[in-house]
Amino acid sequence: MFASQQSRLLGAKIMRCISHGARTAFAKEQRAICKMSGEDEKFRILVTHPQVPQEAIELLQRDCEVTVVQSLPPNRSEILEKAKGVHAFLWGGHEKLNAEALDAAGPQLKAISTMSAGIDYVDVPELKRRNIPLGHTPTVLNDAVADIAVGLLLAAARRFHEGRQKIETNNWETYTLNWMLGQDLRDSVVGFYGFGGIAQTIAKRLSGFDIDSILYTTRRRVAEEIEKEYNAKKVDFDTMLAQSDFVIIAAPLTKETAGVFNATAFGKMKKTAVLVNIGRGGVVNQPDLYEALKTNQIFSAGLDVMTPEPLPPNDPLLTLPNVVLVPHLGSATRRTRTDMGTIAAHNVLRGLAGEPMFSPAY
Ligand SMILES: O=CC(=O)O
Repeated sequence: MFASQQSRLLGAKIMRCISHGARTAFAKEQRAICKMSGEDEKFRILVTHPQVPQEAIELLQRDCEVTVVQSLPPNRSEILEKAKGVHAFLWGGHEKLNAEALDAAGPQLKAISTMSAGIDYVDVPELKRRNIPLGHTPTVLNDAVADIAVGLLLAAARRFHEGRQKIETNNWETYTLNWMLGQDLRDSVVGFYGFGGIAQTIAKRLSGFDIDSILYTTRRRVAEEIEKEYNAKKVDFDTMLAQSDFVIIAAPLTKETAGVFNATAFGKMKKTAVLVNIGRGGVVNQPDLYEALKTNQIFSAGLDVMTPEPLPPNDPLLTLPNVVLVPHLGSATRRTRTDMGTIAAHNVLRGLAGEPMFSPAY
């Protein structure tokens, strides 16, 4: 068996355990962790969001002293005030995690985990400079995000939003046969910008829709057996744009990916193409996307992420019939959020124990 396949199977097994309540498998690890070596004092942990799942908080509370921020939305002053003297953060929202927050805690801060896959709101160089390990929660949200991606893709391809508007405005045309025609997923070429775990989970779902093939653009080629499994081929960005019927953005926001989907990129896409973004809003130049949709340079878009978030209700995107928007709901299922919290808690506990985190960010 290939190493990558082995690690995927192991990952899946761990995720199944967590999802099915076998969290006790980790109990030994936690008990050992939360005593400060040679002292009676307990580690102190700040949970920075009041809605971090109770399961995660209970894990931390077994042997650590846990403070939970109470304000909703979490108030930065409360976070900074409660941070003083803690040994770890379970960073439960997308509030900026930077030098200010680290300074507010103090030099004893030993471990941090976010409860997210993306870490674009974290000042990673600053954490590295201070030798603070960072965990995050990728993988466990792949299924939920992939579901949203497929939903957006179908909704944008088959004009769900526009269809609803037609009903609301009494414009349902029963007399024409070529009204509200959409794009077929069957036999289509699907392009991915980023082809990591989430993208591959989307690809797995799409294979049930009888697509033709996948083109993907990434820095590094994925393993050959994954390419075979999904009939996927690595191509350069321009080829992916030009040949894909659907383009799915599944990449994180970094210096390299910021604004890559701009007017030039949209100009290279098919006029019938559908764009889906479940990565980060900043990967897309949003004014350029607005123009491309308004002028039918591309067919439609389905977005889970946008800029800014929350998107103001008077944003021009909301005036377009050919865009389907959902408010960053990718990982928003009870099971996924519980698993994310549980993994974040394990990251924190392992970081405090000086052990490698369950899912380290670097
Ligand atoms: O967008 C969601 C995440 O990064 O977890």
